[in-house]
Amino acid sequence: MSPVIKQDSGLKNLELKNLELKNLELKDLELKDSELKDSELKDSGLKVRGRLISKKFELSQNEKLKELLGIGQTNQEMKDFWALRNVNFEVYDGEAIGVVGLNGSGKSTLLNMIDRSLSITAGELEINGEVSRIAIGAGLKADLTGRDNIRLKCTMMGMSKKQIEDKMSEIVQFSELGPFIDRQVKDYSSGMRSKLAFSIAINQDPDILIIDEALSVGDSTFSAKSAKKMFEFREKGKTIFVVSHNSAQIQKWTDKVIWLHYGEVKEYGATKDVLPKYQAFINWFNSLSREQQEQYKLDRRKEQQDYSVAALKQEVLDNASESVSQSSLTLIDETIKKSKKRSKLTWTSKGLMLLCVLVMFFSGIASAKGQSILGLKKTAGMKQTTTVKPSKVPKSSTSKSSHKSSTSANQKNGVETFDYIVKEGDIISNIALVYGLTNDDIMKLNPNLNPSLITPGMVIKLQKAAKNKPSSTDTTTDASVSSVEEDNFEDETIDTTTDTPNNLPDSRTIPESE
Ligand SMILES: Nc1ncnc2c1ncn2[C@@H]1O[C@H](COP(=O)(O)OP(=O)(O)OP(=O)(O)O)[C@@H](O)[C@H]1O
Repeated sequence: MSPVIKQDSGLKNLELKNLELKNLELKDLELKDSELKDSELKDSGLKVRGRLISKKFELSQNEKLKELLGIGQTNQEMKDFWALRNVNFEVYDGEAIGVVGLNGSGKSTLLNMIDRSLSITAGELEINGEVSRIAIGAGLKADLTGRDNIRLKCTMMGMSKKQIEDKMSEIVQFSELGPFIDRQVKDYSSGMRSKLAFSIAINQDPDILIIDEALSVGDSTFSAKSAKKMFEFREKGKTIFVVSHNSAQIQKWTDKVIWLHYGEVKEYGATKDVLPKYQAFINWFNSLSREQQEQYKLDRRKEQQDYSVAALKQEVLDNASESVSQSSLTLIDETIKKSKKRSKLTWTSKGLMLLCVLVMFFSGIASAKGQSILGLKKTAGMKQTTTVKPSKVPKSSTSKSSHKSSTSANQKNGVETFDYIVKEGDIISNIALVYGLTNDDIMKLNPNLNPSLITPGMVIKLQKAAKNKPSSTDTTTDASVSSVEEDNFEDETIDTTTDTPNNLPDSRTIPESE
C-alpha cells in the first residue's frame, strides 16, 4: 500500500507545483498589466482621473440597530446620504484646479478621497503620485513643537535624519515662525498653523498638493509668498488642488475649476469660464429670501438622500456613449458589490441585536411580574447577582456626567428621587436594570411617561436609593447595550451629531472686484 500512497502524493505534489507556477504566471501578468497602466498614466501626463465617483455615507451600525429595534428617532436627516454623485474629471501635470461650491457641497469629501483618507462607494479614482494635503491645523500634532512636527512629517515621508536636518532651516525660515517654532503647536494661532503646514508640505515636494482653505487664514505677505512657491511648484509639472471660498484666490491661482453642487459636478472647465457662472449662481442664491434659500437647500438635500445606484446607472446610460457606458456599468456593479459587503450588519452586531431583543423581552416579562431579570423578587438591600464591570455599563445610562447633570434630589410619593437625563440609546428597561429598578418603579414615579417615546434630553425621575447601584454593584444585565456602544464599527458612518450643513454661501464667495 505504501508505494501507491507515495506515488499519489508525488503526483499531487507535481500538480500543486504546476498550479503554483500558473499562479505565479498570472501574478506576473497582473503586475505587468498594472505597470503598463501606471506608465500609460505617466506618459499621458494624467495625474488624477475620477470616473463615476460616488460616495454614500450610511447610517452607522448603531443607528441601523436602533432603527430595526424602533428605538430613538429615525428622521429624514438620519437617512443614508450621497455626498458625491457621478463625479467625473481628469487633471493633468502642471494644472492647478480650484474646487468651489457651497458649504456641504462635497469638496472635502472629494479631496479626502484624493489624499486616500476616504474610500469611494462607487466609481474609480486613479492617482499618479504622492499626495500632500494642507488644511488648517490638520495633520499637525498639537502637543509637539513646530520643529518636532517638521521632524515627524518628514520622517513619515521617508526622509532620513540627515535629510531632515538639512531641510530644517529652509522650512523654519519659510514658515516665518521665528522662536515660536520651538513652542507647542497648541499655542499657535490658525494662521501660524497654516504657515507651518504649508512650509512643511511645499518642502516635501509632493506630486500633488492639496490646499484646503489653508491659505485663507494667513497674512497677505505669507499668502503672496506661498502663491509664488505654488507657481514654482506648478512650473515643475506638479498638480495643485485649491479649495477656497475666496473667489479672488481661485481666480489668481487656478487654471481650471470644479464646481461641486450638492455632490454633483455642476461645471468643470477653465477658471475664466466656470468662475463667473459660479459667482452668478451665488448672486442669484443671495437674492432669494431666507425661506426660499432654506427650501432650496432642503430640496437639494432630499435629492442626495433619494439617490440610488439605479439612478447612477441611469445617468450613465443617459449621458455616455455605448462603449463607455458598458465599462462604466460594470464598474458600478463591481464597486457596489464591494460596498454592499461592507455595509451589511456584522455577525457581532446581529448577535448583539438578538441579545438586546431577548433582554428587552425578558425584562418586560420580569417587570410585569415585579421581578428582576433573573426572577429574583426585588427587595430593598438585596444584592444583584447579575453582572459586568462598571466600565461596561453604557455611558449613556450611568456616566458621571449624567449623574452630575441629573442630581436634583426631591421627594415623590414619599420616595426620595433624583432627575435622570435620558441619553441617546437609552430605553426604559435598560435604565431600570442599570439602576436596579423595575419598569413599574419608573412608571410609578413618572405616570405620564410613554416608555416607547423616550428621547435624549428628556428628564425622568428615578428612585434615589437605587442611584448608586451601578457604581457599587457589578452589573451585567446591560451588557448588550454597552457592547453595542463600544463595538468598533466600520468607518464612514453618518455622524448623527453632524449639523445640517449651513449652505449659506460664505460672504467671501461674493465676487471681489480686483
Ligand atoms: N462622515 C460623514 N457622515 C455623514 N455625512 C457626512 C460625513 N462627512 C461629510 N458628510 C456630509 O457630506 C456632505 C459634504 O460634506 P463636505 O465636508 O465634503 O462638504 P464641503 O463642501 O467640504 O463643505 P464646507 O465648505 O463647509 O467645508 C455634507 O452634507 C456633510 O454633512
